Amino acid sequence: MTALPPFGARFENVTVTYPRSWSADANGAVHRTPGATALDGITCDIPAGQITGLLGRNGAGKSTMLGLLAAFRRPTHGSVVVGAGGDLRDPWEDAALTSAVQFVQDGGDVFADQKCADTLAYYADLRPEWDAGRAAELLDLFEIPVRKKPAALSRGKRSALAATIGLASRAPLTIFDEVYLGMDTPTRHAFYDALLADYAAHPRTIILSSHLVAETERLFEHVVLVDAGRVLLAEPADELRSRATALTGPASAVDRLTHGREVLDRQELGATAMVTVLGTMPDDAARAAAAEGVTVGGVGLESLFVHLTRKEARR
Ligand SMILES: Nc1ncnc2c1ncn2[C@@H]1O[C@H](COP(=O)(O)OP(=O)(O)OP(=O)(O)O)[C@@H](O)[C@H]1O
Repeated sequence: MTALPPFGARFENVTVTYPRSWSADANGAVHRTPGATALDGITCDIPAGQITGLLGRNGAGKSTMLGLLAAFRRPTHGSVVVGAGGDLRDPWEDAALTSAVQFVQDGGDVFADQKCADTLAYYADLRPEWDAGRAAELLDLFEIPVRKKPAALSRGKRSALAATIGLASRAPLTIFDEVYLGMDTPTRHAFYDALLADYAAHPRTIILSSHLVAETERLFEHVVLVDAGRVLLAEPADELRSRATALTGPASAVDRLTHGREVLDRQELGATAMVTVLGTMPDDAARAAAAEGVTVGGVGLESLFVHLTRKEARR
């Protein structure tokens, strides 16, 4: 089968409001869950053929956005479209589109009380580009006993099963919603490596939602940062990294050189300090800093993430 081209996606002025709900407990008491505006008029693009990091704090609206792309729900207002080659359409009840979108959540959508092999057979039927050989390699890598039921696996193994489904699906739009949460550190890194290798061999569009920014940022070519139901920015990861600068060297020199700048982070070890400031540093200033033993360099996305999504930054 010919591989479908990678999918792009667009959110246009999208609002999602969850209604209030009621439930009754064993004593017959009724509890009300208040409604919530999960997305508040967001507009952004997901570029085709790239790995996008969807970053945001707890409750920011990441899962809601991803559920819209997979047509698990519809927007209350606005439009969501996905598709290949500039032909973007509403995925709602469009089987041709939704069969090309694999949405993987932590723990996965699996048959909990049947053998893992049954869940894998289901996805093999559902996804036109399913790669059974790759699935077998990943099951081996993550040491998942396919004859067991997902309900009998540890949380980390269930996450690894979900990751396997996402990678083996080879879907033109593959979405991992914090799928790594239950994995231990070596397994998470094995997943990141497998994802990069798979993406290089079979280019497609991948979205990975995360709040483990330091650990996952090496994967991202594009970043969408959401906070409290709004998109704070959507831009290439390198552009975002260049929004801040880190100065490392003798503390007194670093403090003098960063005086008056907006400081995102400051760490000190003995007489050495590393200070991250917003903005870039002109070449002549960087040369002057070097003469004082201060190194000027780029920053990771984590300090920017913390800075841009801190409570005080909300207006
Ligand atoms: N089924 C629901 N009913 C009511 N409110 C909901 C529902 N699902 C999500 N919400 C609310 O919508 C907002 C966004 O939730 P969402 O799960 O999209 O955030 P998230 O960024 O994925 O969070 P996390 O990182 O904690 O998983 C939150 O305020 C949440 O409480």
